[in-house]
Amino acid sequence: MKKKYSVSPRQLALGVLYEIEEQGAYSNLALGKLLSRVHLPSLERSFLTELVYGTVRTKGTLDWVLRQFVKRDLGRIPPRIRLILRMGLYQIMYLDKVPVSAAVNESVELAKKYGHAGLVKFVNGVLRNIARNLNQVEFPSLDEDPVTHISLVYYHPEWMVRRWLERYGIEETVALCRANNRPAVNCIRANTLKVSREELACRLQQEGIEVQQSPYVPEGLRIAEFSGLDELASFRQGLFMLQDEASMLAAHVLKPEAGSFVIDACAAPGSKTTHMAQLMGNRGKIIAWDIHPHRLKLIEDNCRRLGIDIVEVQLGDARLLGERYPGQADYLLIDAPCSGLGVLRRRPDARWRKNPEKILELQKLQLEILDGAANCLRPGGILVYSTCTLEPEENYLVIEKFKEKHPGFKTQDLSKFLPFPLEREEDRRMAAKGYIQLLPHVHGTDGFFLARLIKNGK
Ligand SMILES: C[S@@+](CC[C@H](N)C(=O)[O-])C[C@H]1O[C@@H](n2cnc3c(N)ncnc32)[C@H](O)[C@@H]1O
Repeated sequence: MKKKYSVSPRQLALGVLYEIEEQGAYSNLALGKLLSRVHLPSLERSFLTELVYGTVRTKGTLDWVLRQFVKRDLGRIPPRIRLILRMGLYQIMYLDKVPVSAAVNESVELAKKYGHAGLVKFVNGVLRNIARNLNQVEFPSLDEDPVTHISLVYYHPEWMVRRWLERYGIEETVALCRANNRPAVNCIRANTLKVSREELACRLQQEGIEVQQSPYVPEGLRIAEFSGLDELASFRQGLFMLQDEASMLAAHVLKPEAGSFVIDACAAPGSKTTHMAQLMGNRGKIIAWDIHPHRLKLIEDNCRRLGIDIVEVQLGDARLLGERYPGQADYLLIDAPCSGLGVLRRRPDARWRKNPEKILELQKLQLEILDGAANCLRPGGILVYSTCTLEPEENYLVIEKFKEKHPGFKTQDLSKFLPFPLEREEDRRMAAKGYIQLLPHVHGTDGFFLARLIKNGK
């Protein structure tokens, strides 16, 4: 039974922001946990969600504006007071429906709960001053300083903007940042072992969920409503799996035959493992490895729910797969740990947690996994490498380095394995070389990379 709450949405939002900022909680999990505990009317629920996600997403810009008005180092302001300032400023700058006076007064009321009289005065003074002078705040222009401009106007860390500007130019970088700020399309995969996509669509419509066919994958449905899906009977009966449509391409590009032996090197929570089992008609064998014990249970739960019994879950480091199963597998999927820069739209806090150094560390791990796992393939076996990032260091360049070291592996034209036509000449050229990079601002999916390789020999 959910509790009825007398606490205001702003105070609840402040609690969630504190968990995210000071305790490292993920925004979607912290907010989800709160929403499942408290009973709020739907308007208050959406206001709370807007306050949390909006304040988190725009925090770089909010802090930049605050720094124009606050003399002291923002890092030295007590955390809750700093968050009250950010959340108050978010309402002043971005929420037209909230009167400025309400944004300021409510922030002052919150400050009274968490700070002494001096801090209350400080919050009042800063927010009133900003509200009076906001029209004089000017971001550097796009022409004169594109990095800072894009970073502030579209809420991304400067290092990301810098990278993307070099690669894509101004127009595309802006489009990418905008796409990262829009809500993600939510998708599910019909479990074709139990139901067709059409039957599932009818079932969901009867359960009050709006659905649309995915243009990318034959078993994919785009759904309007996301929360509470796992409470549906159709979910409990294993008729579908939550999975982005770009990620559904991995199993199609690998295309494992029924009856074959497949190794999924980094498998948890099992979206792609279960999709492969589906494409194999639940015939053959899939070994699903993952290094994190608590995540293995997720694969088992998903297999059980979906009625899949060809998967054997094993705890292990993918770097050891080649030694464990030398020359044995027909297919190998390496859905590698990555920086996740292709899925920023899914979590507003994610962009602020990344750093450029991590990208090269991940490249090292990705190469080690490829190096250590590839030998489990038999001659003629197929390897698919995938990530949910856009960064060439973790994608194309990893595969180029891997091929240099393992000349027995060749990339293969993957266009005939894609269940949708490629519209852009650039994508067709890449696919012919064995790669595809999906982009949120171009394809409307998560950012996702795939490479298909064959191991020489019969
Ligand atoms: C991108 S996620 C996999 C998602 C999964 N393939 C799916 O579709 O549901 C990457 C996974 O790699 C695992 N991992 C990280 N390092 C690993 C390693 N050295 N060996 C095996 N698994 C690893 C992580 O625990 C994580 O579950």
